[in-house]
Amino acid sequence: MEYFGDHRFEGAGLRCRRGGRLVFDRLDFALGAGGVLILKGPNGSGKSSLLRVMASLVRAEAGGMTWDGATVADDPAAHAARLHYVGHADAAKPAMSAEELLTFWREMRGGTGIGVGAALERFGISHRADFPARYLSSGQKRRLALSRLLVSEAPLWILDEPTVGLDANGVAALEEVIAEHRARGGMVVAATHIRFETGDGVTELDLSAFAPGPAELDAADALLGAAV
Ligand SMILES: Nc1ncnc2c1ncn2[C@@H]1O[C@H](COP(=O)(O)OP(=O)(O)OP(=O)(O)O)[C@@H](O)[C@H]1O
Repeated sequence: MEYFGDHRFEGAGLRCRRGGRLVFDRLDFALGAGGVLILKGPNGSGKSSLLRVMASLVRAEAGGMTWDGATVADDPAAHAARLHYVGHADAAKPAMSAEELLTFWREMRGGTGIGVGAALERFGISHRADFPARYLSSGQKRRLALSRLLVSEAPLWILDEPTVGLDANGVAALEEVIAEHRARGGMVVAATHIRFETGDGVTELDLSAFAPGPAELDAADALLGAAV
């Protein structure tokens, strides 16, 4: 497996509004090759929202992100191609088998990663390869979703609570896969309770530090009102 390169992913001054309410403001982050950024913060503090902003699934109201210094918003297709986003939603089409779903995903993403059988094997679900996805257990569905990380190459992995529903073996498989990804210069941003050794490229970002204060909320709401 080749080295991804010495990339850098950064965000500055990010502000996010969901359902009309400010969730975070003035948020900066920086991630280098092999780096891990762990998002912390209480329920509702905006961890999922930030992950979706990073994946360009939600637009930031202010601020911007760069990849190797180039503005991410200038080339959305390039950004989509360099990342994998694994969120909460179970996107599995019920009637298709695990193998069919993963094959579809692999082909859609250019087929640059390891084979479908090998990926299912890494996550311990190759014995369920022919099974319609609707009959997989929640932990098996999660393992299938994570197998997508391996069937196409992308230096940036954005993972929203990836260990929910996984047993100890599943968590160990994910930890191994992440370690290999990092060794190749891959980056990971995750909202997770997995314990990473801090230092050595692992940083934590506490979303509660970027919660807008009451004055900022009023000012931002007034601005929004003026703009409507
Ligand atoms: N699609 C949406 N529409 C409106 N509001 C939303 C939407 N998604 C999230 N929110 C709101 O944005 C805020 C941040 O939610 P988010 O899911 O990002 O937090 P979180 O830190 O990931 O929470 P948790 O730890 O509970 O998963 C919450 O107040 C939530 O109600």
